[in-house]
Amino acid sequence: MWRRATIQSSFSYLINSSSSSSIFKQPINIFSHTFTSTPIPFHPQEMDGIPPKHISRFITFVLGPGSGKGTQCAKIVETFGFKHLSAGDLLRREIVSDSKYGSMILTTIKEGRIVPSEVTVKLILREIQSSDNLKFLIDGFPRSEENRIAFEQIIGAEPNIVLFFDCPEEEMVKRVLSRNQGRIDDNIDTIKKRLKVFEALNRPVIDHYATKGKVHKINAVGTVDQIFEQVRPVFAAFEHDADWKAV
Ligand SMILES: Nc1ncnc2c1ncn2[C@@H]1O[C@H](COP(=O)(O)OP(=O)(O)OP(=O)(O)O)[C@@H](O)[C@H]1O
Ligand SMILES: O=c1ccn([C@@H]2O[C@H](COP(=O)(O)O)[C@@H](O)[C@H]2O)c(=O)[nH]1
Ligand SMILES: [Mg+2]
Repeated sequence: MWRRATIQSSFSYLINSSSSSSIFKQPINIFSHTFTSTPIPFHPQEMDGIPPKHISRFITFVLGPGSGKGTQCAKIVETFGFKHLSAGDLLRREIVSDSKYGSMILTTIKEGRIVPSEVTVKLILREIQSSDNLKFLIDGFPRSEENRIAFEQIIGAEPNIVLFFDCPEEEMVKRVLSRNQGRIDDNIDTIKKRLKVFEALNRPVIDHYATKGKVHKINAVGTVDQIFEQVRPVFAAFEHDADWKAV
């Protein structure tokens, strides 16, 4: 039954000009939690340069900090042809490109907090709209209920599925500390903060989608290939679906 629901994903607020103008009249400002930075009102008209596409997308959220989800996303891309969008990578790209939010993003990541939704959603939306691919892995987002609501409001759709990589804290810490990619947040102090933020803000997002039957929980302990063998059937289930092929 949920297969039918998955193909209804559309960017209706962007597609339907009358509904888009009504939702976009006011800046969206729903950001108040203490873990997030200072709210920055989001003016959706900033998206004007991005042409809407009148087509359905298949959206997968991929969650679980330091669990190896980026590694698994690479395998999903290779096997199932998705476009991989890591929210963390998009934010880090803003830092190095010296964007107006660069220093705020750097500080936020260093402290393991969450960048305001309007910044992250805008970056993700830009990537989605400019991609020819229609199947997306959105990795590391939404990090909070605010993120989730902002995404759903602006995109006008829920994700089709959510992959949650469930990794014990000890294993996550071990993996992140040996990652050696020079990330500013790969240190024990920031990792502890990220874990706290995960439990306080990200866990409710997983719970929300679990009540909707959208969450596929993956045991993130094991080799990369062993873990992928749990992931494969989640997507393989769609391969015989004509609508999935059309996406
Ligand atoms: N199954 C695994 N076993 C051991 N190490 C792994 C496994 N999968 C990934 N790793 C390693 O763990 C580290 C973290 O993996 P990765 O960057 O994919 O995680 P992530 O979930 O994207 O992390 P973050 O949320 O911090 O971006 C990397 O060094 C990666 O090579
Ligand atoms: O939606 C997001 C995604 C990430 N962040 C910030 O970036 C770091 C690193 O994210 P990774 O997914 O581990 O690459 C995260 O701890 C947050 O500080 C964010 O704010 N919002
Ligand atoms: Mg990652």
